[in-house]
Amino acid sequence: MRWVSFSMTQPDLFGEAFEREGVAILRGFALADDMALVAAIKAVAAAAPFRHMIVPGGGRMSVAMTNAGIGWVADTKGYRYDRLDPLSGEPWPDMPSVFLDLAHRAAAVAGFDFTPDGCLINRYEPGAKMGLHQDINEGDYSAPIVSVSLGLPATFQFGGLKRSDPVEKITLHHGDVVVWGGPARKAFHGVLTLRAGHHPIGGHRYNLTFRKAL
Ligand SMILES: O=C(O)CCC(=O)C(=O)O
Ligand SMILES: [Fe+2]
Repeated sequence: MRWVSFSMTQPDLFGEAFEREGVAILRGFALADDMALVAAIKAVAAAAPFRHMIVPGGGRMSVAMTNAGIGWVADTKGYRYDRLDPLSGEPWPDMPSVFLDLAHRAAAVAGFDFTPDGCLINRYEPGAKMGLHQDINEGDYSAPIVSVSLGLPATFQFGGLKRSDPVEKITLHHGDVVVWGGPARKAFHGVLTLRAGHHPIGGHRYNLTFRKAL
């Protein structure tokens, strides 16, 4: 298998070149579905509200989260995937078809046959951030991560396989999709503190991360 790294637009619309084996930045890939995605996020959140999870160290995450499909959960005991929302004891809402379809198409462009079973929905209000981490709670690392950005722009940091490796910064805009897999699957990544701003969908940023959790 040959790993590609490219962005959909050449030269890059935002003047940022990012070349990494196993990473595809698909600028604007989700734009055609943006309103359907936001409506689906709101439907999921009506059944499983956004909440600030507590991490094992006792801290409260600044990013508010909910899930569709298999859910990513943090609590004082650790991190895990769970079919049930611990707030309600009920299964997380099903993955909306607009989610599944978008994730499948984006991964295909990047060379993956991907059917996610879980979607973590992150909501960043101004001031929220996500520290450098690896996505390593999943059962299947041959599947990529597909990440969709909606709303306010954010600075995404993408590093290497070691926490101490240098990071590159990429501005992710409304509608951008990032796919990482293969040699980049366990790369450290994070999001810098969201700056306040105005966006038609509201003064926040949503991020959908699709995973093959189990
Ligand atoms: O918000 C983002 O762009 C990344 C989110 C992320 O890394 C995660 O949810 O694991
Ligand atoms: Fe992540």
